Amino acid sequence: MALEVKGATKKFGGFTAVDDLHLSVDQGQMYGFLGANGAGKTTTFRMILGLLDPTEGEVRWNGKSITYASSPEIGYLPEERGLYPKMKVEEQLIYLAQLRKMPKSEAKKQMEHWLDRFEVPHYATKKVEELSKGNQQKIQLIAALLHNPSLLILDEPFSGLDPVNVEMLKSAILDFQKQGATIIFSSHRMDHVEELCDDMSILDHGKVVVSGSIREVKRSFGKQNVRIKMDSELSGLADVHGVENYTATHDGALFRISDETAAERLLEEALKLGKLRHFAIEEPSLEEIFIAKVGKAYA
Ligand SMILES: Nc1ncnc2c1ncn2[C@@H]1O[C@H](COP(=O)(O)OP(=O)(O)OP(=O)(O)O)[C@@H](O)[C@H]1O
Repeated sequence: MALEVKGATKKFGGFTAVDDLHLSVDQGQMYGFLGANGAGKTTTFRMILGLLDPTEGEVRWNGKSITYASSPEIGYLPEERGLYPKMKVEEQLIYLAQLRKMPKSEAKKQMEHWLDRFEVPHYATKKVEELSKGNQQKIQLIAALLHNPSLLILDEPFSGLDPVNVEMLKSAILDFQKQGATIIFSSHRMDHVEELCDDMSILDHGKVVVSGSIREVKRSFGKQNVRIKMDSELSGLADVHGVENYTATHDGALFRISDETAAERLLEEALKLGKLRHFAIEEPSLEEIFIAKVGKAYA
């Protein structure tokens, strides 16, 4: 097991920011950390990195605590971005990689590779403060992975990016995982976690409310959705036995059902209403699971 968090709790005075958190991430896995603002994601990352001491519990990376001496192995994209605004992009990227024990010539080579990959080679000689927020974010990600860490911790890596840049960073992060890195990232966006991760935790007020493999979490949730596309009025189908929730869509309706027999009943009733264009049983989204477990809409 590459990363293990065992019963980590962090209290600030009388306030418990993270409460008895357990997680384990195998080498080479991508792990997602979901939660609303203030749920405790950043605090957890800081405990993993050794920047904050847990009040209780422990964190192990390949059997040891993470300390300053581990920094060549660790990459961190902090939530509050930590680049020097007045320093040139290339100077600080090379400087940061050298701090993590990468030789200068190798750091320069890697930097050029990543600046090209993120389509910003022309920013190498610019000061960070001259870059847009999205481009600063790319530089911050390069700073986190340039020295080729085996554990990469990314706090909200996609925030503030347009959709094209989100895709660019996602594909880079996936490739970095394929090279064998263990990656943990936090997000407010459940769809990003669903797309990238095998395993995840949802935090709410410092506590894990759901965790495990996404496939398992969805299976154990037990509920499914039925999507129907047809032109007839479908609201009457909300009364079919086993339908828990009905949502009209632009081309039909979506039904949350308690079990698969309800899908059969829905199909039977829908066919009586007219011409059916589409009928599908879909698995629940993480967002639905979150709302069901935590009991509120998720921003
Ligand atoms: N140094 C601190 N002193 C006191 N309280 C703190 C401190 N750091 C964090 N907290 C509190 O702990 C809770 C968890 O904060 P944290 O930053 O870990 O949440 P988060 O899930 O990362 O939120 P966000 O998505 O907004 O970044 C919050 O209520 C926050 O106010």
